[in-house]
Amino acid sequence: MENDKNDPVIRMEGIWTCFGKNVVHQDISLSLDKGEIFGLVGGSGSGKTVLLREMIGLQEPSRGKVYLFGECLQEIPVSRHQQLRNRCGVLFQGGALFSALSVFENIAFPLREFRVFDEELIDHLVRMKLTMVGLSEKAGLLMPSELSGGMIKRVALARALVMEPELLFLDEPTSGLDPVLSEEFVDLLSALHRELRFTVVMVTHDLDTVKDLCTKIGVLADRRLVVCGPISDALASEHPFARHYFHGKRGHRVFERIG
Ligand SMILES: Nc1ncnc2c1ncn2[C@@H]1O[C@H](COP(=O)(O)OP(=O)(O)OP(=O)(O)O)[C@@H](O)[C@H]1O
Repeated sequence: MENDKNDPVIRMEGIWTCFGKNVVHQDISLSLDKGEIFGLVGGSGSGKTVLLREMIGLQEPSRGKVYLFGECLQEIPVSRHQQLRNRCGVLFQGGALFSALSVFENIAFPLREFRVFDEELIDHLVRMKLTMVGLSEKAGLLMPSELSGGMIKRVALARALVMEPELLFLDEPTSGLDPVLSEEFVDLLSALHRELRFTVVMVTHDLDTVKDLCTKIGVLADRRLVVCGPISDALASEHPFARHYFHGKRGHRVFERIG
């Protein structure tokens, strides 16, 4: 297949995922264009994390095709997978900083892995990313144990962005943050997205994040993607999980102004 600038950033076609008799995904297809912010929601165990891992080639679906930046992961050599992954940033659940490394070294980690950047450039890039996520250069000297929850998320985001990814994966980016910090983090992501225009795939349970950030929502239920579209599609869905999720007490509060 020919790669083209206008290819979707991610395309999944007819994805089935089975672990023995446990069918997690049944015929899932989706397509994400450049610059979209895709929010994946679904109950616990519905297969959100597995789907994310399949998008980035860390897990092989049982059936179906995954296209990352227009290249079919099932048809290219595994060595090429790593090259495509280098164009992606990942923010793992809980931040997952290396506890023995300072903030500076945590952010520098992906750069050092590449072994092509000299110290001066690493210093420059790390300072730039610290500023970008709203932290002072001095924060670079701190150890993860000295950080608040909100700061941990910012450092993890700086690390995910340090290689200037085209595609950013966020697993529960606001989990563990109180509503104020959560809102600040969403505002930060939104500002960075406006500036850098990366594409985002995120798993989240936070309806405020979905409402404020996502341009497209995917709802995983009954092994299928029962919604894949703008928030209006999710709100209009008759699927019982979607109805419960978006029109329950919390959903009602968050979305009442959208209708
Ligand atoms: N390597 C594996 N081997 C066997 N089963 C697995 C494996 N990885 C995931 N599963 C199963 O796949 C299903 C989906 O798991 P997944 O972690 O993707 O769910 P999730 O939607 O991310 O859940 P949560 O919101 O609780 O994190 C679960 O039933 C899980 O037990």
